[in-house]
Amino acid sequence: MAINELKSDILHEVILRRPDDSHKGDFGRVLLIGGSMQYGGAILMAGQASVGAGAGLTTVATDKVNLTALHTRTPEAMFLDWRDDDQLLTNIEKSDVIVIGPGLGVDQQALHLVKLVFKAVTNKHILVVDGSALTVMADNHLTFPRSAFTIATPHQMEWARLSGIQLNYQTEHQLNEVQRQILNLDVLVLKQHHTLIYAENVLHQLMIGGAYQATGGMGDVLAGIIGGFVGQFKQNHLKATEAAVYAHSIIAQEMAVHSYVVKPSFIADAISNYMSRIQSNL
Ligand SMILES: NC(=O)C1=CN([C@@H]2O[C@H](COP(=O)(O)OP(=O)(O)OC[C@H]3O[C@@H](n4cnc5c(N)ncnc54)[C@H](OP(=O)(O)O)[C@@H]3O)[C@@H](O)[C@H]2O)[C@@H](O)CC1
Ligand SMILES: Nc1ncnc2c1ncn2[C@@H]1O[C@H](COP(=O)(O)OP(=O)(O)O)[C@@H](O)[C@H]1O
Ligand SMILES: [Mg+2]
Repeated sequence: MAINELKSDILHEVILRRPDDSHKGDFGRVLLIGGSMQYGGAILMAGQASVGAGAGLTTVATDKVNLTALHTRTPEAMFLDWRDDDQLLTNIEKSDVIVIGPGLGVDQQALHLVKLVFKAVTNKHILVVDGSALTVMADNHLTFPRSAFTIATPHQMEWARLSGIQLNYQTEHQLNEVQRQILNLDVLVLKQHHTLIYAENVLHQLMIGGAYQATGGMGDVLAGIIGGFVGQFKQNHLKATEAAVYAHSIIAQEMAVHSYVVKPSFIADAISNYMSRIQSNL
């Protein structure tokens, strides 16, 4: 399989000027599900990133314990109690994008939510599966739903759990590609230093970014940015995902000029400013 470098052109291709005659409903209803008692920060960062990346409406379904923190940190986001199945189902129905996994945990409630979402999504949804949701799937031998357009964003250990391909074999690109197809994934974002993106007839590699990104929460923010991008840039879900992956790391790379470590939440805050620069061709 030939690998092609993911280049900055993707940003200019995807991030376009918004039409004047538009409203928030045009830019994606994104529902993010995650944030157990232990990992509340993960879903807060993902929610902040979804809002920052331009999702028209962002809702966060999480443990009640995170309500005040969510509203304090990101008042633009709406809250949903993740134990209220009826409200969740109503909200899934109204959403364009579901992001499940950041800080979800791996307990019974996490398993219940993964099953509920996988059953409820239809072919009008874009599903982004990250973090604990991937571990829950592997632990319980679940498969991705066939209905939705599905994007998974594992780090290498999450991919090993899910695909059975151990880390030292993950350099065999054909193996990853075959597993992507078997698992019914439309897009596989295999996160690492120089992240790889697998899709139908596509293998792209990100050649930017660095170890200043090796800090907890970095992937949670990426999941939120992907949610925001696929929700509003609707022409091509793969390209929107790739633009999100590129933007996430180029912002980190710029921040790293002055920061030894880049805080994920800073990227969530900076993304809108960066998108404005792209749109103005700066
Ligand atoms: N503030 C918050 O609330 C935060 C919440 N978070 C949430 O926590 C949940 C659990 O996610 P998680 O990734 O921390 O744990 P898990 O899936 O068990 O992986 C750990 C194991 O995998 C390995 N490993 C990891 N990366 C690897 C790589 N690239 N390549 C290879 N190996 C790698 C690692 O190896 P080791 O460190 O031992 O060398 C270890 O063995 C998830 O929902 C997430 O969203 C986090 O985002 C942090 C901030
Ligand atoms: N050394 C590195 N070089 C480039 N990117 C990195 C490096 N370390 C981590 N990253 C990036 O940071 C993110 C980490 O994601 P993940 O492991 O899911 O973090 P978390 O679950 O803590 O939010 C990925 O996008 C990954 O590519
Ligand atoms: Mg992660």
